[in-house]
Amino acid sequence: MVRDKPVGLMPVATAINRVLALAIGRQRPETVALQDADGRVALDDIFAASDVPPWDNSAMDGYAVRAVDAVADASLAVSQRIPAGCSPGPLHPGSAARIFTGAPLPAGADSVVMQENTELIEPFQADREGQVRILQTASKGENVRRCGADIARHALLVSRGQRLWPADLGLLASAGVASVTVGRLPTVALVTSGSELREPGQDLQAGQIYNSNRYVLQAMLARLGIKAQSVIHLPDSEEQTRKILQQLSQDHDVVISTGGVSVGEEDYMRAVMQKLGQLDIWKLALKPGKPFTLGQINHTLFFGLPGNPVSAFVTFILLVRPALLAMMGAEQAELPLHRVVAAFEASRSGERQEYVRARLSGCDAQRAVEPLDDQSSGVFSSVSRADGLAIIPPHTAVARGDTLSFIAFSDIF
Ligand SMILES: Nc1nc2c(c(=O)[nH]1)N[C@H]1C(S)=C(S)[C@@H](COP(=O)(O)OP(=O)(O)OC[C@H]3O[C@@H](n4cnc5c(N)ncnc54)[C@H](O)[C@@H]3O)O[C@H]1N2
Ligand code: MOO
Repeated sequence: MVRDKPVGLMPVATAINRVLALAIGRQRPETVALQDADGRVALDDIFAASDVPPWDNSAMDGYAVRAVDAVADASLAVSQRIPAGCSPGPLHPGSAARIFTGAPLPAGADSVVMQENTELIEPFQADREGQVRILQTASKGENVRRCGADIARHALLVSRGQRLWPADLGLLASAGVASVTVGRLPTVALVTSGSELREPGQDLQAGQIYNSNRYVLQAMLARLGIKAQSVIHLPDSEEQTRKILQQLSQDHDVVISTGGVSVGEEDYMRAVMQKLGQLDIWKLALKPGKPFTLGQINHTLFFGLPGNPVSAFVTFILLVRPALLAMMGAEQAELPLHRVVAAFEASRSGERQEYVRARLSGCDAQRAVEPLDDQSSGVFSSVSRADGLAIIPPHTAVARGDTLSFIAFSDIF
C-alpha cells in the first residue's frame, strides 16, 4: 500500500513572511505620468518644491484692503482690479482693490472684505478709480489664504512605499509634480485547471461545472491595477501542464494557478512545478487553503492556489495579494486586522488557522461577528454574502464575547 508521507503544516504567519521575503527583492522602478499613477506605489519620498499656494490670495470675491482702513462706513477709493491669474501692483494705503477668489493679494493688503459686506458706489474702470463703502469692519487676515497654508515648501507629499490614491494625485498635481517613480506592475499569467470546467455561456455536459475562479482572480488582480497578460485554462494533463508552465515562466514575473495542488492522481500542478523548479511552500495550517503551493520556475514566482473556489479566494487575499503589492513597492502589503466580538460559539479548532466567512453587526466601537451558515470551501455564495473573514487561531474554542481578529473586505474592494 502506498501512503502519502504526512507533512507538517506551515503556520500562516510563517508563510506570509516567506512570501513577502521572496517578493520584496523583485521591485523594479518605472516612471509614469501623474494621471497613470492611481493605485501605484511610490518608490521615492516626494517633497514639495515650492509653497502651495505660492502667494497670499483671496478666499472671496470682494475688496483687498488694509484692515486699519476698512472700518464700518469708511468709503475707500478702488484703485485697481485683480482677477485670478494676474500679478497685481501694490495697494496704496487708504484704498481698496477689487479682487476675486484665488487672485493674488496686492502687496500692502492684509485682508479681504467680501463683497456682501460692502456697498459699491462707483465701479473701478480702466481709466477711472471706483468707490466702495465698507459695511462691516474688517479684521486683519480675514478671507486671506496664506502662502504655503496648504503645503509648505520642502514638506513631504508622499512617502516611499505608499500606495497612491486619487487624493495623492491631487496633492502632487497641486505641487506641480507631473510624473512619479513607482514600482513596475508585475506581469502575471492566470491559469485555471480542471477537465470538468467550462466557461460561462457554454453548455454543460454531465459532470461539468463552470469555471468561477478565473473571474474572481481576474477581477481581484484588476483591483490591484494588474491586467493578467495571459489567461489560460488547462485540462488535467501532465504533458500540457508542463508545456504551459515552462512557456509562462519565460516571460511572466508571476504565474497564479488554481486547482491541481492536492494529492489526487489528476492533480498535476504542484508535481509539474516541483519538477520544473523549486518548491518553497506546500501545505499550510490554513482552513480553507491547506494545499496552497509556492514555488519558483526560473525567476518566475509560481502561486498554486487550491481549486476549491473559497480556498482560491482566501489564499489570494492572504498570500498572493500582499506579494503582488510588495512587488509593486508597497511598504504595508498586509491587510489591517480589526478587533471584533464573537456573537457565536465554536468548538476547539484543529491544527489549521480558520478564516471564517462572517457578517458584522453593531456599531464601530462594538462590532459583533457571526459566521455564515455553510463554511465548506466549495460554497462560494457565502463569500459574496460575507463582510469579511473572522480568524480563529489553531487549537482555539470560541465563546460568545471573545475578541477575534477580522479581515474586512471593505479594506480590499
Ligand atoms: N485526499 C485528499 N484530498 C484532498 C485534500 C487532502 O488533503 N487529501 N485536500 C482537500 C482540500 S483542503 C482542497 S482545498 C482541495 C484542493 O484540491 P486541488 O487544488 O487539487 O483542486 P481540484 O481538485 O482541482 O479542485 C477542487 C474543487 O474545486 C473545483 N474547482 C477547481 N477549479 C475551479 C474553478 N476554476 N472554478 C470553479 N471550481 C473549480 C473542482 O471542480 C473541485 O470540486 O483538495 C481536497 N482534496
Ligand atoms: O483547504 Mo481546503 O481549501 O480546506 O478546502
